[in-house]
Amino acid sequence: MIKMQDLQKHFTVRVKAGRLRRKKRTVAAVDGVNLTIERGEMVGYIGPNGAGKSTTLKMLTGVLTPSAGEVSVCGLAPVPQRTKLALRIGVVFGQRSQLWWDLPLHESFELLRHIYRVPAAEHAARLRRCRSLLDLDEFLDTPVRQLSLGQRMRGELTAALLHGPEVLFLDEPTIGLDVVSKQAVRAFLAELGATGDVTLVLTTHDLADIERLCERLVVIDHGRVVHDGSIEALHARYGSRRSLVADLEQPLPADFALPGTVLTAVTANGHRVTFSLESTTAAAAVAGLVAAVPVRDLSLLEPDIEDVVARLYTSP
Ligand SMILES: Nc1ncnc2c1ncn2[C@@H]1O[C@H](COP(=O)(O)OP(=O)(O)OP(=O)(O)O)[C@@H](O)[C@H]1O
Repeated sequence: MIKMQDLQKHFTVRVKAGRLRRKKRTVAAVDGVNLTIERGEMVGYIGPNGAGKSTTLKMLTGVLTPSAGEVSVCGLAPVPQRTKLALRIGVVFGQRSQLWWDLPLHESFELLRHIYRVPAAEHAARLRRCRSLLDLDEFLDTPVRQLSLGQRMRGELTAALLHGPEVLFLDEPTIGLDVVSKQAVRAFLAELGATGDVTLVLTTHDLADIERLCERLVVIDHGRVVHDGSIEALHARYGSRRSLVADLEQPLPADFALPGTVLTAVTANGHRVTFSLESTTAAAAVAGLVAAVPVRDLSLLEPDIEDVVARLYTSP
């Protein structure tokens, strides 16, 4: 569905070299990306600021011409076949709108139907589904400029889907949304992905989007892919551990050791302790702890994806 072979995009920028002089410098925004994405996959494309995510998406959607390498989406070359491609992809760029600012939302949808020449029945069926899943009815008659960010985002998603695209590209789809709107957008995308009809490529800084939606995670840094695999594979690679948090009746004895664990935190005057489970099961650690000290409460924490990704971004 999507193929990138040694894909590159270089920008020439002018940088200061003395008081008046400027010299040219080349920025390798995307520096040899190789990826194949199959039909129906939901792929999270993440990386630190300036890593090259938006530049990649722009090349995939035909906005930018690659400097080198090959790219194809739905079997088409994005820039030369941009018009054909537009009929087969949907694009939601969090910062940019595809809606008509002064028109009520439903009129934008109607205009899009004509632009994409979608048969009326198909358009109506897709709109009906989006209206119910994204709760659009309350603001269908409101001009787009009066919509809240969360409402507009739900409108943008609908606009991107009304022509029945095979691939949906989303650049920061939940940026700036409140918790409820984020959940609504994620639930909608999860449902869309579950149908297996739409391939989804998503960039985000909100890792909860990835955890909720993507089985595959591609991490890019300095224009290069540094991880491609599942979230579990990322945890395995970085040796993420689950943690056991215990609230104790009294602090641990000074020489206490729990086999197979490392004590990583002691808080609340010694009454709350956290052990990282290095080479033991949660059951064995709990049994060992309960046998040694009176325990008031216990909880088990899964490894935090934010921590793993932060380590990945900062590793040399
Ligand atoms: N039009 C341009 N001209 C010059 N440099 C550019 C241009 N667009 C992007 N860049 C540079 O290319 C690099 C990658 O930018 P890009 O916007 O793809 O990053 P990103 O991963 O999307 O970042 P963010 O998470 O901040 O949105 C950055 O160093 C950026 O400054």
